[in-house]
Amino acid sequence: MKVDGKHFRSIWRERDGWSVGAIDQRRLPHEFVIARLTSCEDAAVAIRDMLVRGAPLIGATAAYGMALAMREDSSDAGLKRAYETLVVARPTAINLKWALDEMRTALAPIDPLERAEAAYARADEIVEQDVEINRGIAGNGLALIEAIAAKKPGETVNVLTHCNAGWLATVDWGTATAPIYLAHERGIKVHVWVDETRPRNQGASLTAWELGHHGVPHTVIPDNTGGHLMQHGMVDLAIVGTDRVAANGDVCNKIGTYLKALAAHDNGVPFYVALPSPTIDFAVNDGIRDIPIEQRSGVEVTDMTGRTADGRLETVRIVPENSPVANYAFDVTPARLVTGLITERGVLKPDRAALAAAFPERVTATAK
Ligand SMILES: CSC[C@@H](O)[C@@H](O)C(=O)COP(=O)(O)O
Repeated sequence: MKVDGKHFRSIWRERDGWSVGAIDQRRLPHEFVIARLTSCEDAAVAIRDMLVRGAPLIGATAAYGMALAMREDSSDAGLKRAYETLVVARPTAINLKWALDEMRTALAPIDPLERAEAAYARADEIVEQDVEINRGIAGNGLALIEAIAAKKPGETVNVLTHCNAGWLATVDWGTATAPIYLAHERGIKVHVWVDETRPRNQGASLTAWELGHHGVPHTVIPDNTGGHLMQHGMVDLAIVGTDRVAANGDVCNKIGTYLKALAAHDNGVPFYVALPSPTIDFAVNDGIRDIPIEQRSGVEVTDMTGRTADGRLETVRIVPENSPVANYAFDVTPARLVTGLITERGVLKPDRAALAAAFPERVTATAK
């Protein structure tokens, strides 16, 4: 999508043909910095330190990480080592493992001498596929926004979103934001309530940044505001992204998503989850019980970084020195609170039958 009128993706192959460029998301919204990844280790660190983040982008970065690894050592041992290095970079988004499995399936059967070239080709495909999938999500989600717009002619459609499931979290378009961008492009009046998303503030720092640069009207709200807005009819629908959808339709996403789903349910606000099919994990039958929840450093809770009035970037502590903190990065919203799953193959009921009917090839692949 657009940054100062210029089209950007979140990740790309650099002009040299082998190194990988990515927007350093740790620096946004204050600085727009491009990072260059030149090794498998660079890719692993980028994922772990959240230079890149968001489930689909984590997968894309891992795919390029495998390609970078194949330049270094394309032997069977090198392939195994690269897989093992990358797969543990973050635990919750299943797209990481999905992309690595895709890469390994493509590379394992071929001559090590051919692996580097094949790895770049497969990684490029994964990246292009992500863009195509998100275009599909855009079209399918647009119908939901159009239906609401038709019921209130001339008025603005208000969408609430949590965390960043925008183009920065994918290769382009985003998942939750894809229908919003398309609606905006089609001239539908749309406004986004952006949850700030403590502790890392992906909403305030990233979603607001990308919507602003693309010209989409939005308002950043403290995380606790959504329920109040819903009670007062100020939210027409919620659309969030996800890091992993279990076979039973349970949805894992950024911490706080569950509370938004509860508030939406209580107020009759439709609560949709937008996802690309690689985010479905048919190997997990019960999301609440079985999806691993990342626990991150307490520093993300105790400290905040921002720009001072005189333009300096500063980090300050906001918690008493001796208070323990907890930092669960994700939670699981049970399927019963989800109105529908917006996928590239349509808007699905959040249950096993609907997911399996729409993506039978994924069920088969998981069973292998
Ligand atoms: C399309 S991205 C969906 C999710 O990955 C997103 O909502 C999210 O929770 C991101 O978490 P993050 O910890 O920033 O990687």
